[in-house]
Amino acid sequence: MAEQSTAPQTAAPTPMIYKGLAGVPVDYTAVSKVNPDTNSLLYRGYPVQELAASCTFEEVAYLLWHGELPDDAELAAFEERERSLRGLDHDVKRIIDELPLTAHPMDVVRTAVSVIGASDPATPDDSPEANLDKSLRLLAKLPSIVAYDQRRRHDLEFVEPRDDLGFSANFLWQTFGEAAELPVVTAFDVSMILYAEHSFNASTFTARVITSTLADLYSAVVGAIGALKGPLHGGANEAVMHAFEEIGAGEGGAERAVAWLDTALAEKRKIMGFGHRVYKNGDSRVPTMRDSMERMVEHYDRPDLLELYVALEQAMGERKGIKPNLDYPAGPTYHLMGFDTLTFTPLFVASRITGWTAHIMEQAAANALIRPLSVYNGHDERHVPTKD
Ligand SMILES: CC(=O)SCCNC(=O)CCNC(=O)[C@H](O)C(C)(C)COP(=O)(O)OP(=O)(O)OC[C@H]1O[C@@H](n2cnc3c(N)ncnc32)[C@H](O)[C@@H]1OP(=O)(O)O
Ligand SMILES: O=C([O-])CC(=O)C(=O)O
Repeated sequence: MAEQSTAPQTAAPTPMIYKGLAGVPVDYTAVSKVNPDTNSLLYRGYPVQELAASCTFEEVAYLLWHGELPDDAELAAFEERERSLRGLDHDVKRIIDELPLTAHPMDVVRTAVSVIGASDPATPDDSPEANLDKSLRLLAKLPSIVAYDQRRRHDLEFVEPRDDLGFSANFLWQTFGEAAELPVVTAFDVSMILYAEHSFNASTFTARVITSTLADLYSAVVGAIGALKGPLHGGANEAVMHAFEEIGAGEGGAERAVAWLDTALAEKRKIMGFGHRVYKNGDSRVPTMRDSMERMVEHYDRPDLLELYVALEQAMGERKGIKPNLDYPAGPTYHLMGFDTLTFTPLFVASRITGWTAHIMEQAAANALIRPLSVYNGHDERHVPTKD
């Protein structure tokens, strides 16, 4: 038994506060490894660059969920099921139609996922099989949701999914209503692979917190979408394009970029698409995404956009020594492909659904309620005045 002391109490030591949980490991994960020292990213042990070079996004989704790459038969069965789930129920379309065009597309995606969850009789079933099925359902339907919302903003009809096309080719087909050329499909697929997973980022952690309360998978995904929307996280790909629009590509773009940056830094603005909580010397995914962006610059003959990209990156390096993150090359790539700027973060959702749900299933399999402590720094105890 602890000895009781009558000595005067010394003040308790001030507990360490890890603001923003920076640098704090909170659990194990076998889904991915982000290593800032070697500037590498592994999904289930495989370098993401190798996956981007040799695999389709469907294979990567399978890998993230099952821990292994699929063999031919497993892939064929997976693709068949994914393709069969791509359609949207009338109710989901009706509810999207009722949302005002002033709603951000991230709000539309969040609402649509919520509706799918509320309508799925399997929602309360949290068995691994049911969670896998829900994950695949969302993966298959997100392109329909994102494409439908972009098209309704241009007064265009929904384009039905095609089951003869892979995930990325079909996504582009449903968005633009025409078959995309192979280099565009490839660049888009690479972006989906690079965005798929990144350990305990804010949105994935949100999904894990929600899962830790034993709430259902759909609730965790809805929460993750909310966390991804912010410009310090997924919203940055949209914000990069707003900056490019403010600066204006075309003749003199490079000079304008430098002047724009100086003003923005003088105003203490964060430059979107630069910096990272974990990587302090560049983001492992940027070279691969930049390569895809350059292919698109060539494909669409937009060297002016690349010039602006390079000028801003160089000036940011000189002034702050801060390097781009994945959102920096992804934003202009999606712009070149024809996506509306407001649709960029929903594209991130359509990819990250794989990583989120892999983490949700991992959290559920070895759960502990996530509930940290806080240090109170408010008023000392006080009392409500008695009323006469
Ligand atoms: C896919 C993704 O989600 S990647 C992240 C996407 N987000 C963005 O691109 C938003 C812009 N970037 C940022 O805001 C930050 O770099 C973050 C939020 C991503 C990481 O932030 P943290 O690790 O918390 O670093 P923090 O914000 O404390 O920055 C450290 C210093 O670098 C500066 N800094 C970091 N990023 C930037 C930036 N993009 N623009 C200007 N200054 C920056 C900060 O002002 C701070 O300077 P100070 O020490 O003089 O105050
Ligand atoms: O890891 C992070 O904090 C943000 C990020 O790059 C991602 O989620 O892809």
